[in-house]
Amino acid sequence: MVRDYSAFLPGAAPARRERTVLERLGWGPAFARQIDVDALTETPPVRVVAVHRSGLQVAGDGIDEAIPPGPEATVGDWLLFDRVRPRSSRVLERKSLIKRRAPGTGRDVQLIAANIDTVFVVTSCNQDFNVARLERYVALAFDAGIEPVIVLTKADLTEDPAPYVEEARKVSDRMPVVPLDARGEEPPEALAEWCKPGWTVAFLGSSGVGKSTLTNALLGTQAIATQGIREDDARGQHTTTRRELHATPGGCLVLDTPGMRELQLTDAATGIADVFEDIAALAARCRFADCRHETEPDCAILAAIEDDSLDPARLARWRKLQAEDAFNSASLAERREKDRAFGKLVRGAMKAKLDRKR
Ligand SMILES: Nc1nc2c(ncn2[C@@H]2O[C@H](COP(=O)(O)OP(=O)(O)OP(=O)(O)O)[C@@H](O)[C@H]2O)c(=O)[nH]1
Ligand SMILES: [Zn+2]
Repeated sequence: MVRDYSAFLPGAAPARRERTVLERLGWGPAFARQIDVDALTETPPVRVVAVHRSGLQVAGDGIDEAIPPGPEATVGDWLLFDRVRPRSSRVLERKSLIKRRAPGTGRDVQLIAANIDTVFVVTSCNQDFNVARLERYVALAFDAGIEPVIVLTKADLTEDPAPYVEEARKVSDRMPVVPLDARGEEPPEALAEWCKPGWTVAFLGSSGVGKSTLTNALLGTQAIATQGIREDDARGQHTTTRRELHATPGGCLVLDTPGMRELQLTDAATGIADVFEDIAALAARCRFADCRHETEPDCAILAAIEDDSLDPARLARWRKLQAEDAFNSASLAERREKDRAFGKLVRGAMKAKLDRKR
């Protein structure tokens, strides 16, 4: 008999072992290092796998329970489950967090999803394609601490997806771009690199771009109703309030949440700076540290526009995202004041533009 010693040799892959229940739910060292052995038995880790109006659904090793709302947790979170007082379960520190400003006029921040490893920013190779929106979503992912990947669906509906891919790449050179047909066989293969066992992924993008279609393709089911199907829905019910993690056959977890659809930026200054690294690098070379890149002398940004190395439209989008972020991050009173100031700024800019045209 020839024995295979390869597993003992340096650099050999560790022998494959069965993954534990927790690992299958996405558990890993980032969470394990936050707790000691005693806590592990007293308050076993559970993951929030769904959020309903009535509370949280949590799952762990031999645990599958609904707990009432209480802990400041969202789907994807890991909790140390307190069986006696579930509301007191501790939320473990997150790897990433997606949040947004709650609808309405308040300043409340709504937690959308936690511990997502990859966000697929989805748009289509058609009129939905919009660079400003891509920049917003990518900024949001960067800010949440998540690796973004741009997915361009409906590549089958265009003669040549290359121009779309090229435009999307300009958003940031820190993120891959994948064109595909969301229906059928292609997605699991094309997205395999980011759909690893124990990895948690989510799709972000506007309505109709193919998020549900992609989710179904990864799950290998038709579990999520797509628009085509919903249109025939006799009850006319379009929206669901589900926010759930689903496991793919390969062991990747896919988050399905309508809350990810239209997101405003709030407190996302870091993410915006990450997307617009090129502009930040230029700004660092302006003569004045507080340069507003409007009329100041020795402004590197104005110079870059002058010599065509910076697209003025990109600069305008950067300004707009920054303004949106600052506005949403402010309190209501601050916001009213900013609203007035912003109106003035816009009017001033319009006037300056008109003056230049004269
Ligand atoms: N030809 C083609 N059709 C697609 C593709 N992706 C999605 N579709 C179709 O586009 C429609 C919308 O897809 P959905 O998956 O429901 O889109 P969604 O992003 O989940 O939409 P919301 O649930 O409203 O947010 C469906 O009829 C899909 O079959 C694609 O890559 N190619
Ligand atoms: Zn400047």
